Parts: sequence; C-alpha cells; structure tokens
Amino acid sequence: MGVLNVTPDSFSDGGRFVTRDAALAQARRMVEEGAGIIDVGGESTRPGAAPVSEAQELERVVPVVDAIARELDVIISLDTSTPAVMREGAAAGAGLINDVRSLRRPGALEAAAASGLAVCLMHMNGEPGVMQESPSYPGDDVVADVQRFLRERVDACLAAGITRERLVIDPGFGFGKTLAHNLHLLRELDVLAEFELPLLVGMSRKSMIGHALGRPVDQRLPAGLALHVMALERGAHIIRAHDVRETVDALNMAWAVLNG
Ligand SMILES: Nc1nc2[nH]c(S[C@@H](C(=O)O)c3ccccc3)nc2c(=O)[nH]1
Repeated sequence: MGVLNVTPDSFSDGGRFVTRDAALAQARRMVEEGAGIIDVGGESTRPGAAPVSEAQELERVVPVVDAIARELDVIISLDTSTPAVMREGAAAGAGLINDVRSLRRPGALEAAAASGLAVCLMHMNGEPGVMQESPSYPGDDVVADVQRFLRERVDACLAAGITRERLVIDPGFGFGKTLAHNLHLLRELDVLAEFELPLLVGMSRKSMIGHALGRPVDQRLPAGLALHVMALERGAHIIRAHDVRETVDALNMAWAVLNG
C-alpha cells in the first residue's frame, strides 16, 4: 500500500502532491514500483495539525481518486474518517475505506456500510491531536487493548451489515503508543491471527523509529524495511509504506525465504 498524502502539511512530504497532476504522477510511479493499493489521504493526522473542513478534504481527495481510477489499474484506498469523503470517494472509484478512527465518527459506519467498499479498522488510543501525550493501557497491556478494540469494531461493522469479507484489521502503530508499546505490539503481532482477517500494518517513517534510533523522518527507510519484514514474518498481509520500490524488494526477498 503506497502512501499518497494530498495535504499541504503532510508530515513526510510537505504537500508536494497537492496538485492533482502531481498526485497522479506519484500514484503512477508507485504502481510502476509495485504498489497494489494507493492510500489517498486528505487530512493530516499529524499531532497539532490544523483540522481540515469537509469541503477541503473532498476538494483534495475526490479529484485525485477520480484521476487514478480513470488511468491506473490499482486499488484506491480512502484514508479518511469523513462520511462524505467515503461516499464521494466510493462513487469516484475507491475500493477501500481506511479510517484511522475505525468508523467512530457520526454517520461513518452507515456511510461505509452503504458504500459496499472494503473497510480497514485500526486501533487508536485517544485522538491524533493528543494521543502521544503519555499513552497508557490498563495493566500496560497494549496487545490486550488492541485485541479488545478490534473485536468491538469488527462487531460494530457486522451489526451494521458490513460482512467479514469486507474487513481488514490494523494494530495502528504509533497511534497512542510509546516506543515500548510499539515494539511489544510488533513482537506479539501474530496474536492478531485469531481474527482470521487480512492484517494491515504501517510503520514507514514513523516516530517509533525516531525514538529508537534518533533518525529524522528522511533517514528512516532502512529501519522501516526491517520493521516491515518482521511484520511480514508475523503474519501481516498489507504493508503501508511511502518508499514503494525499496519496500517491495525487501518484502519479496523475505517472502522468497519464508516460502522458498
Ligand atoms: N491503516 C493505517 N492507516 C494509517 N494512516 C497513517 S498516518 C500516519 C503515518 O505516519 O503515515 C501518521 C500518524 C500521525 C501523524 C502523521 C501521520 N498511519 C496508518 C497506519 O499505520 N495504518
């Protein structure tokens, strides 16, 4: 899953792809590099980021989804929590709703159900603006909290008529977790096999690497590849990354070893 941020303040590419044509060119490049999914996000979840209006998010995301759907043979994922973006994005050709808030905003569950799209449910402790202010868990057991949360969100989706074959789960690395929480979660990632659902993870360029190694965001690729290979070994099916070419090679090499 290649990351395509179409926000002016995206933490890692500083809004290089705000124009539709630039976004399409980047999507084309990621598909050429081996991405099977393009994750289009119009709301920066960077802590302290200015909230984006629904109109702004629609204006950034929908034209890009439409352009990609017209030209490229790739699954388009909507990185959004906004019901209107789910509706408009689905109409424009998206195939997956990737909501970091797991459809908890008013109207989101209904919009996702009505869209017929696949849905990724991701664990988050708190809200993006404050989630990293001393995150904590009952009994410091982040794994149990992730399991509990994902079970609850899966049940909410099933109750809303979203069937299991449309569901993907994700432990949400970096979303309300300390470095220790993130490392423990990766070590124990295989417990999520209990859901028997596709497992998506994303650790690319994340601050967990900064905290572990002191690397700035533009020097986190090697560590990100290590983390994503370990996630593959522990059962991940979809890897969300910015650097598609390098990630595809690392994962294909690891896959050859695991399934040689
Ligand atoms: N499903 C799924 N969707 C995702 N969207 C993101 S945004 C994240 C980033 O670093 O890219 C981020 C977090 C905080 C601030 C800026 C950017 N991360 C994931 C993930 O881990 N899983």
